[in-house]
Amino acid sequence: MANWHEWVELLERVREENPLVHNITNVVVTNFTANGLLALGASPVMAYAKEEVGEMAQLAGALVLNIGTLNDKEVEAMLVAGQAANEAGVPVIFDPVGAGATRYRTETARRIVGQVKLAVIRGNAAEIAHMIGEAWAIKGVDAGGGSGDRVALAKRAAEQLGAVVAITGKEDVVADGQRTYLIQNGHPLLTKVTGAGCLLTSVVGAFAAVERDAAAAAVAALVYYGVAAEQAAAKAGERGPGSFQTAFLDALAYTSVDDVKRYGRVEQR
Ligand SMILES: Nc1ncnc2c1ncn2[C@@H]1O[C@H](COP(=O)(O)OP(=O)(O)O)[C@@H](O)[C@H]1O
Ligand SMILES: Cc1ncsc1CCOP(=O)(O)O
Ligand SMILES: [Mg+2]
Repeated sequence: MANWHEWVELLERVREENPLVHNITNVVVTNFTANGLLALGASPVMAYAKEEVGEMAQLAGALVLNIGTLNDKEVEAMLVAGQAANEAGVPVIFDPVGAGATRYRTETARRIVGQVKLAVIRGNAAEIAHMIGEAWAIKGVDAGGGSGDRVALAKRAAEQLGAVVAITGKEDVVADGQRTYLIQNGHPLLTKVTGAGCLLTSVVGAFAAVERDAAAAAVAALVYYGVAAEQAAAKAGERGPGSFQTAFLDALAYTSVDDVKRYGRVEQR
């Protein structure tokens, strides 16, 4: 597949194939993530026990690892699940929530990258910078007010980490070492809903489950997600974050391939 207009068709493929997405995620966003995947047309499952994660990961179309509320037991399960997914050729998507905020998070994120072959790493600029040992302002799980060349950062990270890297924020960047894309959709209200980034990582998982070109899957997922947010904001944005969250779940269900082609703003860099 060559251009992003064709990649957008993956949305239809997700809805037809209804892929199982196995998430080992954080306690804050679990319910929102499951509901968002259902609204999209994918099939979520959360499973955490090390006794079952390998089996579940091998049944799934994609595995999503998220260290938002990590502890040693969960990290061990993530490594077991990740390695089982790798053996079965199931794509693994990683959200390094809060990498850089504490040493434990940074070290764990690097341990996962070292021991599991990742298809896509999705995070904000601060998390991605800290994964490759670069300085960037961070505030808990949010990117701080740091500034820098995010396109160049995504390229460096993709090369050093050996995965497709998606850096999100006001503008999103997807890089795979050869190709780089900029996506200019989204809405500031997404920053007022906890788990908007985490759900996006799982949505990337759903797209990666139906497409082996992980950069194509990531671009398609990000532009779809940004357009859905714009549609939700137009309907309910003025009422505030609570109404927006509900409208956004609705928009994930009704946003069509045609909507994404019409309103998507993607350019290759
Ligand atoms: N200022 C903004 N304007 C528009 N969209 C945004 C803005 N900030 C974040 N987004 C969107 O919110 C979603 C989550 O991204 P982000 O906030 O970077 O993740 P995280 O919550 O992990 O820090 C992405 O779709 C991104 O494009
Ligand atoms: C608030 C919080 N604290 C630990 S995980 C988490 C959720 C972060 O979700 P997102 O990165 O999608 O905003
Ligand atoms: Mg996040």
